Amino acid sequence: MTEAMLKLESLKAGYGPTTVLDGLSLAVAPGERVAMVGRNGVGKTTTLRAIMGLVPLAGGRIEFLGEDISRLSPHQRARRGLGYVPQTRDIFPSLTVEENLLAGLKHRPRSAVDEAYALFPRLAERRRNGGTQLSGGEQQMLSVARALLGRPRLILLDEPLEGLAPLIRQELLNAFQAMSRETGIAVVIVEQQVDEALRYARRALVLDHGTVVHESDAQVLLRDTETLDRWVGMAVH
Ligand SMILES: Nc1ncnc2c1ncn2[C@@H]1O[C@H](COP(=O)(O)OP(=O)(O)OP(=O)(O)O)[C@@H](O)[C@H]1O
Repeated sequence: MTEAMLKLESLKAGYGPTTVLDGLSLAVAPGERVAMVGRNGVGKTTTLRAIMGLVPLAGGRIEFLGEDISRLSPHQRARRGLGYVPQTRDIFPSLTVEENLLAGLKHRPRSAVDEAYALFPRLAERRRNGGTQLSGGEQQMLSVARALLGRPRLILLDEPLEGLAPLIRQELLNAFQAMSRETGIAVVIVEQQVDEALRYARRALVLDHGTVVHESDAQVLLRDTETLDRWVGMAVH
């Protein structure tokens, strides 16, 4: 792998007395697409939250672009170039699509909103619709588009396909492909839709009990039914 942009070294974290991340280490290279999979409750979301500084570390270290960011606030990490789209979809329901995007602009020029529309044409069609009038897939697109406005170098996507119909999932994945192609951004995607995430990603990490138990090329894991059965517990199509 070329020099990593993100390095997690022996992370320990949890909630109260419960240890969730138990010596977790991983690295992500610039522009890389990494799928993180594993059974429910193994610590995938907690890993993303630890990267963003939303879960305090009990041990270990996080390095991003050569800097130790372990003690930085979530806001400072975002300013360093980390983007995060939580499972809950991060939009203002009372605002329209366009207002949501404008609110996410901060110091970026307005043309950044047009770039978002180019990536997600469906959002352009819905620009005057309120957040509550959007389908689940459109809300997810808006949530990702908002995160991209901050021009992150690496984006963390937590189950972006959850609860979406197959056609919408495909539309979203197509937009993610375009995002990867056009921005060169690195992506870490956590997904229960394992086959779709593996087809999108280049490399796969399998988590169990708060640590990485398997790592391989994503297309290789897609065909490795033994490893998938053992650690992910689901067949892929
Ligand atoms: N806020 C919290 N307080 C206490 N325990 C929590 C909290 N959030 C998560 N947990 C517990 O931590 C463990 C890991 O959760 P996490 O959400 O990181 O797993 P996950 O691999 O993302 O699972 P899923 O696929 O179900 O989202 C689980 O046992 C979960 O119940």
